[in-house]
Amino acid sequence: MAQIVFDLDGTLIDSAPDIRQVANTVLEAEGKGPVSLAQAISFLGSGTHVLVQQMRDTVGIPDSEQDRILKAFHTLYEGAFDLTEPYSGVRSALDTLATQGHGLGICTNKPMRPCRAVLKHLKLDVVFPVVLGGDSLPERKPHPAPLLATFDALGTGQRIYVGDSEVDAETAERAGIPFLLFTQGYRKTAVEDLPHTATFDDFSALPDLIADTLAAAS
Ligand SMILES: O=C(O)COP(=O)(O)O
Ligand SMILES: [Mg+2]
Repeated sequence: MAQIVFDLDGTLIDSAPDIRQVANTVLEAEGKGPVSLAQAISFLGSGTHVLVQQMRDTVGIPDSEQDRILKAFHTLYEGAFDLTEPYSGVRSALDTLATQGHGLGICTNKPMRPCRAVLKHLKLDVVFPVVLGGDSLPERKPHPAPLLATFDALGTGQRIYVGDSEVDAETAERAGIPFLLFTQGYRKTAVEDLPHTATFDDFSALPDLIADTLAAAS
């Protein structure tokens, strides 16, 4: 039995279409935009402060507007889940891992309110006893503190982190935790340039990959 922690956006759920829609609603009110899906994806990974900063830079809204635009973004973000789906095979992989007795957690840079809302909407909230968001601690990924705090809250045992991005790879490396890279998420860097223990491109392969990773590490 081990503790498995997951990243959220680009790993368990394909949330970029909703995030793009929030961005474009906020930008429309400013007479700016729209941004493309690829642009929205490029803003993701480091939390909403960075997302809004990059979104503003893209359309030419000055830094002095950061707090106001971030607030507008947060107001809409909590209700933005209609276009979001778990990646194929996620539910069944999570069921298998839970049945095998593993503890399951989430460590995301998404703020807790939209995080809780989308998990509830997708009925994934019951699967994860521990969830840490980008505003749960003073530090955010790639600082190792949120990831280590998520594992500490889950309990003892072997640890594995599953994520999709540069931020996740760096977080796992700094925390000294084996990292499984989901290659179909929002990564911008070539797989070979990211530190990882193993990769997978389909969640149906994850339970066996986790079993192999645990066996190799023990
Ligand atoms: O909100 C973000 O920027 C990214 O969220 P994630 O950490 O779940 O990928
Ligand atoms: Mg991610």
